[in-house]
Amino acid sequence: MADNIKTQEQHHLDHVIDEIHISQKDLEQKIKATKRDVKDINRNFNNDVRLKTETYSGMMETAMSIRQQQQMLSERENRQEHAARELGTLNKLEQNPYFARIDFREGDEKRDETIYIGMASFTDRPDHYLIYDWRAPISSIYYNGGIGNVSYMTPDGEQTVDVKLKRQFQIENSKIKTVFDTEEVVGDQMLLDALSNRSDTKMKSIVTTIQKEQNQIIRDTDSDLLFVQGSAGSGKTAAVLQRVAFLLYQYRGNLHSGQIILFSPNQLFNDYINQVLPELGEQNMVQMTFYQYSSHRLPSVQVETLSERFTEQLDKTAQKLTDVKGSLDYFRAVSAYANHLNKEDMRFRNLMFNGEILIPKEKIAEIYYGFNENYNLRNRLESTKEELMKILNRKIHVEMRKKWVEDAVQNLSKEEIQQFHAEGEEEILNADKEFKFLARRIVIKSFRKVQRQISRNHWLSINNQFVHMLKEMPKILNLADFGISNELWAEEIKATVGRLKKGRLSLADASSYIYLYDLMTGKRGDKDIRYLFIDEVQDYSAFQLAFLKFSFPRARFTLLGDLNQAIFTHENSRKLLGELGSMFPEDKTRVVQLTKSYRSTEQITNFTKHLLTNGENIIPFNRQGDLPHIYVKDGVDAAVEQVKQQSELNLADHETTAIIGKTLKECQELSGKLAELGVKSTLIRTENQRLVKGIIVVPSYLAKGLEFDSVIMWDASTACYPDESDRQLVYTICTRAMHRLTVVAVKSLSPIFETVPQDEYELN
Ligand SMILES: Nc1ncnc2c1ncn2[C@@H]1O[C@H](COP(=O)(O)OP(=O)(O)OP(=O)(O)O)[C@@H](O)[C@H]1O
Repeated sequence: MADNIKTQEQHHLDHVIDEIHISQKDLEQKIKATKRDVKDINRNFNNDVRLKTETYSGMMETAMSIRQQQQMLSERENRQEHAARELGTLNKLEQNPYFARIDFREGDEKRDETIYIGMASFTDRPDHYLIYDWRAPISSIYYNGGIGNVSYMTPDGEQTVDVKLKRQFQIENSKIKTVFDTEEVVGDQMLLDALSNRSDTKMKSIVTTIQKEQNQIIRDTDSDLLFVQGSAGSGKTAAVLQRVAFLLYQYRGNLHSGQIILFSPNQLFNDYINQVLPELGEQNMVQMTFYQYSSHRLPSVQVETLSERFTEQLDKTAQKLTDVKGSLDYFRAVSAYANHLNKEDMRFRNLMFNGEILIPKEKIAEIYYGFNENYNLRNRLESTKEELMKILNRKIHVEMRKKWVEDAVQNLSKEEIQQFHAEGEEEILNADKEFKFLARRIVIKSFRKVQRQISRNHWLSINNQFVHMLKEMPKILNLADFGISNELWAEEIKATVGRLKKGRLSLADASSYIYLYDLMTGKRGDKDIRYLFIDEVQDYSAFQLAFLKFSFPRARFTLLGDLNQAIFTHENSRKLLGELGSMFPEDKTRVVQLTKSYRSTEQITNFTKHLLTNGENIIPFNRQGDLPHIYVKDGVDAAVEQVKQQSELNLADHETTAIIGKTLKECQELSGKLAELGVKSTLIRTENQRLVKGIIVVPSYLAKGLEFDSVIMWDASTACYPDESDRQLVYTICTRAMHRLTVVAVKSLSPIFETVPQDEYELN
């Protein structure tokens, strides 16, 4: 690039930075002035306002001036907060104001327009943009095309402009480091630079190099269901985080981060991605795992954890049971079952008081089914509650006459009597009335527990209902379609009841349990959530997705998945897309396929691609590195020695190395052996830990969604991965590597690797 261009651009940059400095000073002044204001308001208030509380008008006057003062203060605080936020943005822009320039001509205009694009907008006077936010409609032309006609969406529809110049910058500390013009969409060189960087324990934003297909995902505002199917490392997570930032910008004022929820594969992943949005100047959305959501909804039940779920090896029969419970048919069956409860079969519990039945369940049933057939479950529940409260009130009189109440009145202390009077504000006339008053108070107080039980639906029996539903299931659903006999189902019910008695539920059962309870109690879901994202959707069952749709009825869904990485649902995940289709209107559903893989070098992507039997759709990004190495060692000690040498080599290259084992057990054993050899490593046992630099040892199910400079797969032997069922898991493990992949096996290599051509790795 000619030096004079760089000089001219530096000149422009200096001008922008000067303007930023002026705005910074303005804002600092504003903040100072507001702070002074706040002080003055407080001082004046203390001096001027005397608390006049003796007369009614005096009290009113005092209340008015307090209110006025509060209003003034909160208005100043808002102003101060706003200014501080703006200043924060400018402080970020000051070092690195923009990353691109576009010159274009719009329609019949006579002159070209020039815009600069950066992390946030900046104007030096109203409507005079020195920098455009990357999320502004016009900025799309940077991501959507090269030179020539490029279209982008505006609030008024699609527009096309003629792009004359596309210039990219690398700016550091207010100085232009490099500037280059490109004719491509987003220059490969810039992307290559970005991808060649070392990994970190935190994910970074990709704003400067968003690819065209990713831009479509980020800016989609039409779909109710956006399904992104992309190979490992194709930037699904990256794109979706930029999408959250885009939505918050696009709908600012109407959408806040608390209305967006992301379901992620594990907690470690939450920690890994939690810097991206703050880096983009936005707040993080709500993040949780499905397990956390279920546990939160079922505080008194122990839901099966990620690690338990993974370690439990499902045999074919167990898999069939998990499949049926995860199916959309099962979801519909639970809905149908709940529907029939409107007519019969609702299970009730006696309402007890002092060890005796106060309102028998038969009576509750009579009330519940006494309402006419137009009632739905929700109305039935509410009306029954009302009726039960009335019955409870009527029982006060009966209870007051009982011996225990008489004793209780006699045993009241002076303080307790005073307390009752203070609450009841009753004037006492004679001893008889006093007794009745106190007896009534005592009964009301002791009925409070029953009152709570009525309002919290304790008179319903969710456990019995759930078991009844399981027993009814063969009548509603044709279990034979899932290869399940009635005997097998009966055994499964027994096992589930056994678990339930111990206060435990499998994740699949937990979903249907909560769903049934929500239907029984007429819960309508959380309407506040407007956008719901699910990462690694291939590990969800159709049931869980339908349940989430029910639980967040106003949310638009963005689902990210790689059917090749289904480590829980296996081949069933392929059906998922079809099943999803039936949950959302077709014209509001969009499926986007990402085929280019950015994370790994070309050599690693070619290798991992062949681990899949249908991986032909994966296109590696042209970034070069070494071929993956496979080591097969005779014994465990020799293999551990190999891991030691490789980790040390990786570390010497300043790389973070993840040693990924299948389960926690393998990882624990290896990490112990490494410690004996004097190798310092961090074992990630649970998802509540943090990622650290250096050597980490992590079980496969916690490595989902993460990436590392180097990956050592341990132990890739036939003993550990004997058959096809682990193919997707092996793929997931190997695709975590960005720059270097080493596979170490004891005795013999798993047959899964036989599909990889021999010239794609080095065997030692
Ligand atoms: N447009 C881009 N510019 C720069 N880096 C990118 C781009 N797209 C993706 N990347 C990088 O590629 C890597 C993989 O992206 P990401 O983790 O989002 O992929 P993924 O599809 O979620 O992968 P997986 O399914 O394997 O977890 C990340 O380091 C990400 O920053």
